Amino acid sequence: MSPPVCSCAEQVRKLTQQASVMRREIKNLRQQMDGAIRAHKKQMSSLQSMLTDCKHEDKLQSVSKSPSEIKQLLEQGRIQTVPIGYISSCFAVKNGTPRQPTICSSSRASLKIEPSVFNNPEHSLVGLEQYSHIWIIFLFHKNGQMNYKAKVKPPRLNGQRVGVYSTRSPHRPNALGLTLAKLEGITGDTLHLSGIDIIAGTPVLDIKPYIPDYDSPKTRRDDTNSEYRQTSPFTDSQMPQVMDLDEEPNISGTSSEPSSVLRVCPAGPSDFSQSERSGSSDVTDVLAEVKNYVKQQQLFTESPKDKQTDSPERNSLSTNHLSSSSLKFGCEDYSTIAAWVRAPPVSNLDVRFTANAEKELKEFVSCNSTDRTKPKFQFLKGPEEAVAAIKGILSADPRSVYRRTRCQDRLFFFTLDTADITCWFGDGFAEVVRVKPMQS
Ligand SMILES: C[S@@+](CC[C@H](N)C(=O)[O-])C[C@H]1O[C@@H](n2cnc3c(N)ncnc32)[C@H](O)[C@@H]1O
Repeated sequence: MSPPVCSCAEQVRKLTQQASVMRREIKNLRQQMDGAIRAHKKQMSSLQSMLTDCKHEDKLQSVSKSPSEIKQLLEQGRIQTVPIGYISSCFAVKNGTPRQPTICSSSRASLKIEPSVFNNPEHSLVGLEQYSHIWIIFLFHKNGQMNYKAKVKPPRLNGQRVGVYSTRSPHRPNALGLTLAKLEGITGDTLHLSGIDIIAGTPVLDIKPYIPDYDSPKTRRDDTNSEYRQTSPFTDSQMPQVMDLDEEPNISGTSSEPSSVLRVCPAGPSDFSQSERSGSSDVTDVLAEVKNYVKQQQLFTESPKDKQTDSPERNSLSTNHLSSSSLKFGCEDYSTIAAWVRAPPVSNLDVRFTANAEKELKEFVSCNSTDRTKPKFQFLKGPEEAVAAIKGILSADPRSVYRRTRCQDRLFFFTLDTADITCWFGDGFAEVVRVKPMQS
């Protein structure tokens, strides 16, 4: 039996009513959701601005601190540092990064001054273009855990320990690094650098111009108008000669010298340096020159007052100083360095390329090239510069002492600019076997 027509119509009416109620509810829910999304977005943007404020607070030593608290923290040496920029460099990782900037002069980098530090970052660089080199003070941000020890084993000392402060080890309290880089140029807020030993992403805390007159004791001596020159007890012909720090020193570990200290001393006005230049090889001549040289060195140890008195005390004092300090050696204003830095027990390696590696490297094009079909360097100017950089890096033996002694036959991988490089080490040499575009 079919239901009565009126009850059907009733049902349709009820259903229509329910549908419209549901529609209204859906509309309400939608409105509520829209409201929630709007509120969420608002919350997000206020969180974001709080974050920006926090960064500002970092910069300003936190606004929550009073000026006197900030002053106190500064006096205690507990300031909060703010990176002035981050290095973009041709070294992506620590492996294969030169241990010092001089190892690889073509290693390039750039540093953009953060707009959060100065409103007009480029203003902070005005005048810096007049300098050829700058000091970069940075954080060894990839040290991993901040652990450090009082004694370390520099790779160039091949396992021997020395105090951390007599080395350039990255693992030190405060993890601060110091590099002297060549300033190639400045464009706006960006410095273009070369000769760096810093990996990409490194936070830079400060930069300063390199001023040889202030920063290099050797160069101060170069200045003929220097105070030293004016007050020197020497006559012009007795003035110590300036020695280029890149040259081999005249004296290394003589019997009167502590064996671990190598003095970079003036050659002196003796014939010694003269005939060395003229290439005399006669043994007696050489001995005479050595004697003469020693005499000159003694002369340098004497103050004018000393010269007048020839007491036994004077002689013994002089000898003591020769073995314990540079003061009486006549080099008091000259720099001295640890012997192992100049003549490390680890020797430099020959670097060679397999024919295949050479071919692969030649595929790369300069950072300025418009060729899109070939792998392109980001910093280097072409394969020649890359060869020089690779030779610099490998000849200094970039392996840790552990790798050098325990994993001699393992392949060594490193990245230079946009190239992944594979090499191996043999007795006295390193051979590059593969150069591939970096895997991104
Ligand atoms: C021996 S340190 C010397 C650095 C600087 N010239 C100095 O004397 O303070 C250079 C080495 O530090 C490592 N290095 C460079 N940048 C780094 C960073 N941001 N974090 C950790 N290690 C870094 C690389 O392995 C590089 O070979």
